[in-house]
Amino acid sequence: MDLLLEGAEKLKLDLTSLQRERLEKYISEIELFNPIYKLVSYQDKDELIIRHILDSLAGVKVFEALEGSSIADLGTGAGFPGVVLAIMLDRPIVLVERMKRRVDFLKNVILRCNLKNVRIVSKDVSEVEERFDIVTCRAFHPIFDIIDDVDRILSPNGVFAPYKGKKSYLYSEIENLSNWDVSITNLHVPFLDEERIIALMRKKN
Ligand SMILES: C[S@@+](CC[C@H](N)C(=O)[O-])C[C@H]1O[C@@H](n2cnc3c(N)ncnc32)[C@H](O)[C@@H]1O
Repeated sequence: MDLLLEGAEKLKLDLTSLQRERLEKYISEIELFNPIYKLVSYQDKDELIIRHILDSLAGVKVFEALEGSSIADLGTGAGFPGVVLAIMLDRPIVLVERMKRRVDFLKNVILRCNLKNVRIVSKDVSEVEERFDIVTCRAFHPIFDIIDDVDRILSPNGVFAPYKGKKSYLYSEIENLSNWDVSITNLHVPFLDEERIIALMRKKN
């Protein structure tokens, strides 16, 4: 069985044929453009699937369980996790990215994968004005640097759900944020023996 399908199965995600087709198309667009656009780092296709696609897919069930509709992915880069979430979830997803060549790539992916639930905001996060029920990010700035912007663009009772590596890194990034409640979900990325979590952060009333 191929790595994507086996990985999805390990994550207990039952991919529809459309989701599978779109994920495969997304992977082939990255492989096509990465050598020129330098979008994301990987050595070979297996690593692209494991470290980026499956890593993003590992959070899907956490998002499925969250209330709220709109999701913003800050600093989405080549579309992680935002494009993967858009393929998997029937919810409006906004990709925030300030670098033009990555935005150009994302526009192409939206067209090629025929994603109707995705919009790109090609701005610096500090310039974003709308609000979202859920804000996520992966491999973005440390939480203490972005929390004021996140707070500004989260709906009342919204959730900040950053993908993170080691718990210890998360703790060092939130140690001075006493006005946020934080819970942690462990993620198990198939074929990757590394610690991964999603933090769920809600501002205290
Ligand atoms: C390290 S990459 C991570 C990309 C992707 N989230 C991933 O996990 O592969 C960080 C991305 O955030 C973008 N970025 C950094 N600071 C930003 C800001 N303040 N506003 C918008 N985009 C930003 C960069 O251009 C880059 O594409």
